[in-house]
Amino acid sequence: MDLKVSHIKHSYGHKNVLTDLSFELNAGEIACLLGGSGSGKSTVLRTIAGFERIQSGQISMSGQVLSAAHVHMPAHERQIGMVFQDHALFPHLTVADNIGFGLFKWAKKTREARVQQLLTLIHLEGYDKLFPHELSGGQQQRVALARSLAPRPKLLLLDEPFSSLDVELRERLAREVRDILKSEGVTAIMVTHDQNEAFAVADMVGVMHQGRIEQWDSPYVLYHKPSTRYVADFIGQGVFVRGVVTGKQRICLEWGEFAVPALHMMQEGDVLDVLIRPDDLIHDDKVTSTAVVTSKVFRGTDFMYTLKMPSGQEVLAQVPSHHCHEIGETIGLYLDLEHWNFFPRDKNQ
Ligand SMILES: Nc1ncnc2c1ncn2[C@@H]1O[C@H](COP(=O)(O)OP(=O)(O)OP(=O)(O)O)[C@@H](O)[C@H]1O
Repeated sequence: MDLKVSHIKHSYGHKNVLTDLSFELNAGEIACLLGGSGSGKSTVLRTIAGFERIQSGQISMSGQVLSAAHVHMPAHERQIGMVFQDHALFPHLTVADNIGFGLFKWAKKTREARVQQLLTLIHLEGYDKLFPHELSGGQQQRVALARSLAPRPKLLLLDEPFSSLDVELRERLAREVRDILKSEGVTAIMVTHDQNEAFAVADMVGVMHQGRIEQWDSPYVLYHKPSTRYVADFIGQGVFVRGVVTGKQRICLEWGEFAVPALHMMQEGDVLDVLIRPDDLIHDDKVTSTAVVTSKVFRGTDFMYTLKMPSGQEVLAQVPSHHCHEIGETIGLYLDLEHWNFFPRDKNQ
């Protein structure tokens, strides 16, 4: 199954939410949509599920048109499952009956076998006779996932499925959900605010901005090769530092002159912004370039230092946690940049 979303537009009254949104998803792949609050992530899911009509463009699945300007297949005919933030299990039904809820047309034996198979998949064997209030939040969300997977939907949509859970549980559940979705072979799209969650779950991530997908790529490419300044800023941490072009494949930064991939359309003396991630800067007191610690955050496995360079430029550096330096201390720092990302100089900086 290929899901194709082509140039869709959607407005609520006069409010244009999706202006020209496109992406494609292969069968069995998991995608995540990331974007600021109100960027239209849930609206994308709602148009695909058939809860909202699109004004133009097209949504098709396995070659069949689901939505277009004058086509709207009803939601219940689309064979699309949904999982929401509030697991919304039926409180008066047991775990088994919740999971089997959408299988009322199935023969009893087949239904029971499918429920047992899903209970094993979500690691809740033996919980079939319990009621939702007897389960933890994470267990309830796994049951909600199993209920949506039970009828073998062609596509599963998950809208912030972990946001009501605490952070540690979210991370564990995100990994588990990826395994569950992969072993069911289901194609899925998840909406989340949390980049780490998206990176843990997704094969492909779409960054939404101004009603469009600004970039659609694997998590690795999004982080290391952001195609626009917005994506570079939105994904991960980092700063933009000033670079002066000194040759066709050379650029001068505060740490020295570097050989870089070809700088098309650039001339000697042109000034660019270069994206520097915290993991591109290596702390080493043996080097001559230094910076002053202006703040630090201890994160267990590492420190995130904010450092002031001699030019006054502030940078972020991720440093292993046994290198504990005080605010105001001068430490050695060098640049080890593998992925060069250049952007036009932001005049406001
Ligand atoms: N039923 C509606 N009627 C009118 N406006 C709506 C409706 N639903 C959403 N909107 C508006 O459309 C925009 C996009 O909403 P949507 O819920 O899709 O964004 P989102 O990216 O999922 O947001 P969040 O991350 O905050 O949940 C918002 O400005 C929202 O106020």
